Amino acid sequence: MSDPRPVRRALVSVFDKSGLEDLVAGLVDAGVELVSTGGSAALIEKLGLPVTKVEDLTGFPECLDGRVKTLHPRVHAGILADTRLSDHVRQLEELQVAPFDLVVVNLYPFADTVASGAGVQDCIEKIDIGGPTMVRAAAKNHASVAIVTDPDSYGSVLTSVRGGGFTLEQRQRLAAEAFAHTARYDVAVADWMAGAVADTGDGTGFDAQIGGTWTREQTLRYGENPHQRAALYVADGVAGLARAEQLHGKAMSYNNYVDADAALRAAHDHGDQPTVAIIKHANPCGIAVGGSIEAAYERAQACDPISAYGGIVASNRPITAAMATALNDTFSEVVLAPDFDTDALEILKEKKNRRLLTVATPTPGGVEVRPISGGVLVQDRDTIDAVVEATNEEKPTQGHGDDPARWALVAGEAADQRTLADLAFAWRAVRATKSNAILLARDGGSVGIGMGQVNRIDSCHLAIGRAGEDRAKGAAAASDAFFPFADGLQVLLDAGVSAVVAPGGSVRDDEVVEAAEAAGITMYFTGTRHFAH
Ligand SMILES: NC(=O)c1ncn([C@@H]2O[C@H](COP(=O)(O)O)[C@@H](O)[C@H]2O)c1NC=O
Repeated sequence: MSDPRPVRRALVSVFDKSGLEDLVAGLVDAGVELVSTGGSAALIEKLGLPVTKVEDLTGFPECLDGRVKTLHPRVHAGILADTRLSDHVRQLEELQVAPFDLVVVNLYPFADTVASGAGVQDCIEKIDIGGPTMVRAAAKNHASVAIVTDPDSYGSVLTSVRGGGFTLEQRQRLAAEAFAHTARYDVAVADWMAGAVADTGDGTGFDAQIGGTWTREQTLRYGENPHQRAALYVADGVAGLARAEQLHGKAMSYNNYVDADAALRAAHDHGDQPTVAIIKHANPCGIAVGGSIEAAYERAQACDPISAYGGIVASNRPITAAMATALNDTFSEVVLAPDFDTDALEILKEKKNRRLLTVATPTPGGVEVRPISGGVLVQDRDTIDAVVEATNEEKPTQGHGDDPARWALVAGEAADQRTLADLAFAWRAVRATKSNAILLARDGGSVGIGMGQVNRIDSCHLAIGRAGEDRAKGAAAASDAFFPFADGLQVLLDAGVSAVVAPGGSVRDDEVVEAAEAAGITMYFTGTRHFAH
């Protein structure tokens, strides 16, 4: 650890003035000379403390509504002089500039201003220019200067100043934090500019360059496997699973987060209907809707109780005491919901380790980013249309959407209301399943799911096998993509499914439809696909 470098002169320019009074009082008490900008200097003067205004230092007034305050060589030479170098020290003497040892700056609240819905010009005025310039200058020159941007750290700043100053290691750490701070700031400005001011995507809908900054929230015990390190990072100002409140249980693991993310999406794909999804290895082992959340859970759990053991349970409704009691009958790793009734929480806390999380309803839309070797893929999130009541009226000849009213009836009789409701449910639920995906449903609940196979026939066999003979017979089936041949469909037909919904679009659609007609079942084409890789 290096010797501390004493603090004799500090430059203070802060938008957020919280904690400033104690900081400057402590600095003055420790014999530090203060130089400060308009509003900050006014507050220091009001406290009766000595301060030099920046404009008195520069001999140039703050002007243009604050756009120019500290952008002056007398300020920046004082920040950027490397006082280890005799030549820099000599030049400062010639120029009659005194060096700064400490710079305390926090920036105009750009992101908050954008989030408040302010107009373009107001947002532009909240792009801080002089602040980041000082922060970057001081961080570059951390050999001589300590840079502080976080009001929460003022207490430890005073401790260091009183203890003889900042060590090189402390200044290095502060500099790294400062550059991360300005990088985050610039990314926020660049992202906003690319959409609100200019179309840098040239009409493609994708910006010419994308940036992202995430802040480490916590390290995790390990990654997907114990030999992999892992951490959770959160995006600035974005709600979601990464910021979920954990009410109880062991720390979340990497795999818990992956599965919980899949569970969250699956549980919110069915509109206002009470829905429960149980996920293992990012795939559902049960999804169901119901007249109540308890009914939905019972059906979701009944789909595949063996696989549901140790699963992640997501509900789109607050967890009630009755559901909590049912949840306690089996082992689940995580339960996530928008809320938990007080008595439900008491019941669930009986299991010491099980994690309980409250998570806000995810906002649909936006893009998703997936890293690949040497780059990232960016795509619109797959959205599923709003739930509409299933109806048999006005069927188009070609399906084109998630809404059953827009499906094309390609084989058999139009489904009765109950079957159509099951087809609609199966279609929404199958998109929570990794491709190739086949999902069988009855009475608003999945009864057999085949997923993640490299051919669709195997997924069909899996779905039928998991459903069992009795449940497969008469079930409604959904396929996430078209049947390339009739063979996969035939597996479902042989098991006695009563109706099938699929996107259609194979060159062999005729053979597929023919097989459905020969079996006398109802078949709809949606015209849309929901692959999930
Ligand atoms: N333009 C400049 O020279 C300049 N220098 C400092 N600021 C910012 O002005 C704020 C402090 O202003 P005041 O002390 O007047 O309340 C800080 O957020 C600081 O980052 C500036 N403002 C914006 O760019």
